[in-house]
Amino acid sequence: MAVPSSVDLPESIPFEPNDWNYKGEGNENIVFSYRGSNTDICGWLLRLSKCDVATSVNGCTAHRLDDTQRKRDHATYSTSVIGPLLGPEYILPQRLVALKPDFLRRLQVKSEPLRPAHRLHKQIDMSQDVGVLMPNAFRGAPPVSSSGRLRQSVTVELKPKWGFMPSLGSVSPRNSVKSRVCRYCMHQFTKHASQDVSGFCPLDLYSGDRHRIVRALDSLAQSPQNNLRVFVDDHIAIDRHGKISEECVAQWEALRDCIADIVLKEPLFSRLKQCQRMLDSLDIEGILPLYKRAVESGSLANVQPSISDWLTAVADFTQRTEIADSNVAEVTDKQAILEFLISTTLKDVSVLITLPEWPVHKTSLDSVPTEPQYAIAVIDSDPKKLAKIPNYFSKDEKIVKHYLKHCPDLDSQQQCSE
Ligand SMILES: O=P(O)(O)O[C@@H]1[C@@H](OP(=O)(O)O)[C@H](OP(=O)(O)O)[C@H](O)[C@H](OP(=O)(O)O)[C@H]1OP(=O)(O)O
Ligand SMILES: Nc1ncnc2c1ncn2[C@@H]1O[C@H](COP(=O)(O)OP(=O)(O)OP(=O)(O)O)[C@@H](O)[C@H]1O
Repeated sequence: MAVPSSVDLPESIPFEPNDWNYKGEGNENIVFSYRGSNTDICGWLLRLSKCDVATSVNGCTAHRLDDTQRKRDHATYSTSVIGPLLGPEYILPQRLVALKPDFLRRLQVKSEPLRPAHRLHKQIDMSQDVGVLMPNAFRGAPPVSSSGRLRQSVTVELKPKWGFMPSLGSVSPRNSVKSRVCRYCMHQFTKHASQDVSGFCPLDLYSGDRHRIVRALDSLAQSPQNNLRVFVDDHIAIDRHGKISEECVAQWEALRDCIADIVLKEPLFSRLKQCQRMLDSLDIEGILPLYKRAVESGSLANVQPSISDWLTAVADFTQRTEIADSNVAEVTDKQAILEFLISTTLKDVSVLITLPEWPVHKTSLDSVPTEPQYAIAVIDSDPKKLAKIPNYFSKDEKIVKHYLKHCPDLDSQQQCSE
């Protein structure tokens, strides 16, 4: 059956809660994978909005004008704003599907014991009447290999975060550390005690240098946090608390080498880094004054941009970057702010890489070098909220302050390099 486009009405598919397994969640959404027999949705998963437990009694979407429209716009944003920047091949299709309150309530009860403690201040938003179906990126691997062995697919989920440092010209002199130490490395000191700070530097992952990519992946395996997860079939093998155990080191090395080859080969990572940087050339320090001016003058209503605003912004950006001598100083406040928010989406996406089976180390006896088979997709490419701009500024200040408190002089600071 053809997948309906996102402009169609939400599909009406009978859902049975027992057919859905809790898969995972982030800050805003919770995801369930389908285990039933309806061939139309086999291999798909359901993404539902969450809201604060405290506000859930009366439902949280009540104040939203139209949750269906919002989710439809998010799907269009992923395909038509993020897709052209990163490449449409990385974006998964989305289908809107109608939901019943009883189905949501039963999923809530079923998932509760499986959810991580740090996510329990939020729950499924009981007032949403539309959910999003997406292909489960973990699917697609044939269960039996050519040798007849049963295969277990392996999925690596990377949240690569910021791939660049702002130029000295876009940050104030008191924050010049932002041009020497990357956002992730500094942020670690706000998020964790000094002894738990990760050795992972995203700039290594984005470097295009195999040695540095391997180093980045090894550091992630030592301190996965929410930046690395490994699933074997649908079961988690490494998550935020897990480190690679001694006996798994050899297995990890084979997987790591294969993922390093894919990171190196795919244009995705260099596009992510380039677009993050080009869409954020003013830094939040330059954006906050534009935001205040635009809101005060009324040139930017302080409401979430519409889908046509986003489409215009990405079209303007693309056109401008085709002209060699253009720069962001020539654009309107609104354009600069929307570009910054698109960059913020790109700094927060995750990348899923699925292999049909756990790779094995190549030996000199392997006569014909084989290309790894894999599927790759970008998830969580939703628009960010305009109203969060002042928060982004305060968070930036806080991150720099904490970092300088822990590492006050040059000798104690990291040297991140692009
Ligand atoms: O600001 P950051 O870099 O901490 O990013 C937030 C993420 O924190 P992280 O540092 O990756 O653990 C945060 O992730 P966690 O909840 O910490 O797993 C969210 O992704 C958040 O986005 P949103 O509010 O859900 O749209 C992210 O917020 P945005 O900055 O993308 O709005
Ligand atoms: N298409 C997919 N295929 C497989 N797994 C997925 C897919 N989409 C999401 N997931 C899983 O569900 C988890 C939560 O999804 P998602 O990242 O969309 O949540 P979020 O709340 O929007 O995240 P964030 O906290 O970054 O805003 C992911 O980390 C991933 O493990």
